[in-house]
Amino acid sequence: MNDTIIVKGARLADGTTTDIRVSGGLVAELGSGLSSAGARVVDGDGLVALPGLVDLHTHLREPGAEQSETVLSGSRAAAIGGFTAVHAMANTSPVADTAGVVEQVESLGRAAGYVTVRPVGAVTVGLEGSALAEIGAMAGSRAAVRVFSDDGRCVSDALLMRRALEYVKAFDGVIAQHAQEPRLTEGAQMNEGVVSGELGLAGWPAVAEEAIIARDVLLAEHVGSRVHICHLSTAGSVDVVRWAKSRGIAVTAEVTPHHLLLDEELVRSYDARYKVNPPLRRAEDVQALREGLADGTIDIIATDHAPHPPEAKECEWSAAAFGMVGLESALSVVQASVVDTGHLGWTDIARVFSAAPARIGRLSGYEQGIVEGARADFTLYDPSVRRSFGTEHLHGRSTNSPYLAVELPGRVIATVHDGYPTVLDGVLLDATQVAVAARASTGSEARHG
Ligand SMILES: NC(=O)N[C@@H](CC(=O)O)C(=O)O
Ligand SMILES: [Zn+2]
Ligand SMILES: [Zn+2]
Repeated sequence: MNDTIIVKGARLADGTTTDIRVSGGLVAELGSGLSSAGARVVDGDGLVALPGLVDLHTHLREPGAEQSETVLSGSRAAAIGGFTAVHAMANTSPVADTAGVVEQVESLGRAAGYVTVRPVGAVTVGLEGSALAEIGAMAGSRAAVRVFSDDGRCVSDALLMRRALEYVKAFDGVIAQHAQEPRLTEGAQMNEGVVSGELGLAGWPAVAEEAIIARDVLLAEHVGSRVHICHLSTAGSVDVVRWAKSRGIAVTAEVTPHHLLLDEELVRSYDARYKVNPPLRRAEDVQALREGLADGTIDIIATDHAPHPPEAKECEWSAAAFGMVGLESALSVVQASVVDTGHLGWTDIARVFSAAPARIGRLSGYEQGIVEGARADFTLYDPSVRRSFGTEHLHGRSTNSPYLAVELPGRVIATVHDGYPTVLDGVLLDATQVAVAARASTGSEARHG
């Protein structure tokens, strides 16, 4: 099989138009009028070429909830969304709190080959919040874990959080905190405010998020370690992180595409597809999150792709599970919420959705973006189309998307991961073909540690 691909006339994030020759797994040449003899030609006209997207927050559900998602199905959803790397959250069953489990997840990702799968390790044993997990063993394992999180649960014990922050310094790791004060959110169903009052649903106050962030940035400062805040959702959280950064504290923060686009008014439908943790907030919060992302207070976008089976979502609001799928729609929702609104340009998107999350996760190979001599790892995106988003656009095992029947802009046309294509002409390549290409690729080793 000839592995040379020529992309004709794509626009790099910085606005320059160029052909891209992919050969031997590398971006072999950039320039105009490159010869396409013997190569597979991709028409790049009107397409934006972005470095491969990196998700710092993905739930792949394997092991333990394979009816919702597997490493393979989630990897396919990621590839069609333009991702080339994902960080798989630890709230699986068994929990990813040992070297054995993280190595298993990493191997499954490697075998699937669609994206680089980097396991996240749990902070505490069984996500129970009472004893530290074997963080050092996970870091030293073949999976070389650098991100640790009890996501889904908050590490609420201040002493354990302090110890975890101290521990990960030894190998330049980071604790990713799901900031949710548990006592303030017992039984909470949606954002606390006027709408929760009207609907009679138990409220989830903004302060439950903000208080934990304030505590943890101070702890990170005290021990001189890095802390990352998962899915920021309130204007007050943006203010706390902004203040922490002005003090020089090593904090990074993420926002999800859904918190950049959707607000709590949707909960009036009682449609559980809008039920998510943290909850959809007020329109003012959405605005503050967009501004926080634009001014650099928020470092990255992360999907928090959270697949759930129909029985967990097609039920009354209070019984439904928290979470929405997001990999396949992410770039479109980001375009709608922050690009088309003028908050961010494509160079910013390349930073917040590729280089910065890779840096936080200590994933190498994403520092430079699309340059000659680098591993070919990019996505071609058409921002000019509009489509009614539907289940035919979902490629994971679950369909709990809040965007079904919503018109969204943009579409991923091609994804090249680690030197070989995973998506061409807007279509996922066959699993066997991708697995073979992944085995033949030499680049993946360089992506770790
Ligand atoms: N985001 C969610 O609503 N749910 C996540 C857990 C989490 O990210 O907190 C899940 O695992 O389902
Ligand atoms: Zn979470
Ligand atoms: Zn999550």
